[in-house]
Amino acid sequence: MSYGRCFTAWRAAAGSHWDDYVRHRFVQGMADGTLPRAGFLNYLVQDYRFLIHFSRAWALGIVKADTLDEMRACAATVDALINLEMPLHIRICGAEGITPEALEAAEEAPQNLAYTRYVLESGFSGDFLDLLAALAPCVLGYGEIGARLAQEAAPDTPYREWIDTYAGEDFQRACVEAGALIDRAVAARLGDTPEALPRWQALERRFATATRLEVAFWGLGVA
Ligand SMILES: Cc1ncc(CN)c(N)n1
Repeated sequence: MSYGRCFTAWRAAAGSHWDDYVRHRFVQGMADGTLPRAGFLNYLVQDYRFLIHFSRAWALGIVKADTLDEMRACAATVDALINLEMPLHIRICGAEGITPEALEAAEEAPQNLAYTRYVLESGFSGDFLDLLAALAPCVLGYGEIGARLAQEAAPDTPYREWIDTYAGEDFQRACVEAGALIDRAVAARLGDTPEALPRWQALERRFATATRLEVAFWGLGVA
């Protein structure tokens, strides 16, 4: 599955940080089923809060967009976050006795604060491209992880529902559309050879920083 030209280039520029993210011990633990449940739940509670801020950040994309097409694409991602991903968290946590009220009341961990506020700040002080570069590792990284784990995970891993959500058709379509949005937005603002511009390196750096913050976020679930 290809998530577009910019993602492919930014991912390569992130170097070893990308593998640290998508092949993290937490991810491998979900694949082979050895990830301790308590760590997974701690991650999931934090991730619920994370998704609230990420929905806000994609909504900020609507504010920063230049065209109706860009606004629609951002709105579709907000919809996927709120109506596809967050119900997964509510379902799994509910089955473990963690109520929606407890999810709402959870105190944000420093890793969560750092990542979500970095992305929001990228959008507040930067433009649409700054925001998209900071948002990209989140959606596209989980798409890549889901697709790989669907092939490689142990058949009896207790994390199958999580894997199926991110490997599933709806999430994968959201990834392809987000990747296409990034390519269109970059081409509209920076032209057909953006790699030659100084601005490109700033976008690569932003993508790499968000990738490092993803690595730190997995740490919420492993000792
Ligand atoms: C930390 C994190 N990064 C990415 C995703 C996928 N939207 C997520 N749910 N949580």
